[in-house]
Amino acid sequence: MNKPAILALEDGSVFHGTAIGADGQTSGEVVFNTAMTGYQEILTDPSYTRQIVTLTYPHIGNTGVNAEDVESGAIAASGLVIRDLPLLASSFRCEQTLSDYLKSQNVLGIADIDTRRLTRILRDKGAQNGAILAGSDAEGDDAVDRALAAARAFPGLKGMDLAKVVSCQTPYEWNEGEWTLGTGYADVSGPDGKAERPFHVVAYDYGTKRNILRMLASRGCRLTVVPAQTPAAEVLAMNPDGVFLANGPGDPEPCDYAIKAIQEILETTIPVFGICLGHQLLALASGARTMKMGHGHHGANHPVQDLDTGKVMITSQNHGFAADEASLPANLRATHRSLFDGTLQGIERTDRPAFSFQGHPEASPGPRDVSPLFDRFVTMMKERR
Ligand SMILES: NC(=O)CC[C@H](N)C(=O)O
Repeated sequence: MNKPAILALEDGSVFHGTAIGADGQTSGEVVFNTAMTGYQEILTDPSYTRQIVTLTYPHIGNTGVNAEDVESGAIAASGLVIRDLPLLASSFRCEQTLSDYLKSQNVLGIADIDTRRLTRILRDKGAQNGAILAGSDAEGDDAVDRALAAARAFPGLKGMDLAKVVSCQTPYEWNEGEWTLGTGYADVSGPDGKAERPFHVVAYDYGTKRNILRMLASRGCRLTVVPAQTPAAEVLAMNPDGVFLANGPGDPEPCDYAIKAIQEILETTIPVFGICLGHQLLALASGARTMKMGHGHHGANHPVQDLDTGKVMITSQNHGFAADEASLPANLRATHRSLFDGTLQGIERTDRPAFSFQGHPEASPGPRDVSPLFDRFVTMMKERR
């Protein structure tokens, strides 16, 4: 039997639908993602912590879920909002239905929602704080009032430091390379890991997606992943060939520990590469400002221009904050811009081997047009030797 669910937004909008995940209540910032595939990667992307995601593609769950397509150990999003959950999940890799997956991880989901209407609200008014009530929580005359109160009680992501919350607690090595059909993920630990992977990269984990680590590992990097609050001195003592700054949830501005550590690392000549939150933190550490966007960028179809070559790439995106191009100091150069809204998408230091990208070159899900940035980082490490 279908169980009821309610989605409420801080602006007063209320949507009635069907519960497809766990029962109970959840709140977060509601954002829309325009990717047509990759719901499992999106749900497990730690950057979605404290966000409720609605997918604009109408049929979600068709291929079920499997143990491989995860970007972290568990679902990170606070909830899922979709139009239509198909009755049948089918794929040669399907191990579980989306609905069972949500329930098994105690995550709320709501289906049968007019996601076009919802997305238009988010597009016009900006990301909204919201809440989902599901199952018996969504029953009773006061259910709508309770949903609205829960939506309005969410404090919003501005000023929220979540990188240190989702980061790993202790350092670890990463030995998994990219996925291929038939063999799955490559084990790159190898008989002689050092010869095959000549570059030691220390990756700051602000909420990293696994595919970033896999793409670095497949390009000859031995990876040590360290907690977000690891002091620069500890990282430098590991004698890395390069330092990577990961993606992650929340507002970059309150991450003072990360900004300080990056500034200390930038005093050396070690190559630095940042993605998404890592990009925003590199900007802040270099003296630029960041700001909260309206509805942000979440999808796998975003055109971004390389300002040096004029080339346009279709990219994967997931961010609600951005580095402000108008605030770039003299030693920071804009390298990429969004063709959707003109916002800054890439920067590089003119005085250091350091650069970063706002979107997701690791895709997962999405196109791989920007994957040459991983090769650029490896080239920088090679040149420094
Ligand atoms: N994917 C990310 O790293 C997101 C960065 C940051 N939390 C933002 O929303 O802009």
